[in-house]
Amino acid sequence: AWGYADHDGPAKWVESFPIAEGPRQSPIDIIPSQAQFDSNLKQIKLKYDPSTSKGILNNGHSFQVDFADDDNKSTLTGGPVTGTYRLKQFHFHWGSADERGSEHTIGGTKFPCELHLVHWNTKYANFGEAVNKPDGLAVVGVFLKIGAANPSLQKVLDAFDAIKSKGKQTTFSNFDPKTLLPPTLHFWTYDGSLTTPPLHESVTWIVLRDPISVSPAQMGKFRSLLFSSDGESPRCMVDNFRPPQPLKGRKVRSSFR
Ligand SMILES: NS(=O)(=O)c1cccc(NC(=O)NCCCCO)c1
Ligand SMILES: [Zn+2]
Repeated sequence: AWGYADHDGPAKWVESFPIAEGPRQSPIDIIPSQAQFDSNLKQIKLKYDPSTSKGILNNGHSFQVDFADDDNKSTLTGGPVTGTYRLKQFHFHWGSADERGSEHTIGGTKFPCELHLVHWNTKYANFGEAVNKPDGLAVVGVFLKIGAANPSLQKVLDAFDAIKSKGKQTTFSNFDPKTLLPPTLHFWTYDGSLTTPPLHESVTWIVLRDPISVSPAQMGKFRSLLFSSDGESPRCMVDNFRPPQPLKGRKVRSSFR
C-alpha cells in the first residue's frame, strides 16, 4: 500500500501508479504572474446544507468529513465548471512543522496546511463512477495560514479524540463547510489529478487565492492524529502532502486581475 514515508511515499507511487508521470498531475506550483486572467470565468457558487454532514473518518492518509450526496443539497456550480457537482467530502494535508504542509504552492511558497473540498459531476451516477473521468471531479483548495485560532476549524479538531488512529470514525452532524471559506472566492483554476493514489487525471482544480487562519496550537492538534491503526506502533500523521508536479504545458487561469 502507499503512504508518505521514504519507502512508500510520492517518489515511489509511480511503481504502482504509472500515471504519476502523466500530463495533468497535481499539485502544482502556481506562479501568479504566469496565470492568465479569464474574464469568461464565472464566480464559483458553493451551496452547502449543514444537514448533509454525516461523519468524520481517519482513513490512514488524512481524515475526512463525509457528506450525504444523494441529492443536490450541497453543490458547486459556476467557476470553470459546467453543470452541477455534489460535495462528497473534505479533508486536509499538513506538515510536521509550519514551514510545509500544503500541496499547491504559490510562487514556491508553502503553507502549513491545505483544505480540499471534493465534489463529483452529477452527469455521472456517483463518486465512484466520476472519479476516473476527465471531467469527473472539482476540488476546491483552500490554504491555511498561521494566525488567529479558527473557531470553525476548532469544531472539526474537537472530534479528533474519537478518530486518533486509522479506521476510526464518528458521527459529525450539522457542520457547515461554508464556515471554512475565506471572505472572497477569487481563484486560480487548472486541469489536474487526485494528489493521492490512484492519481486519476479527473480533477478540475479551483484553488482559492485567499487563505483562512489556523493557530499554532490548532496545527499541533492536526499532528496528534496517527497514520497507524490501534495496536500498531504509533506513527504521527504529518507531512501527508505530495510535492508540486511538472506543469507540462498546462495553462493556469485566474478569476481576478
Ligand atoms: N487530495 S485530492 O486530490 O483532493 C483527492 C480527492 C478525492 C480522492 C482522493 N484520493 C482517494 O480517494 N484515494 C483513494 C484512497 C484514499 C483514502 O482511503 C484524493
Ligand atoms: Zn487532498
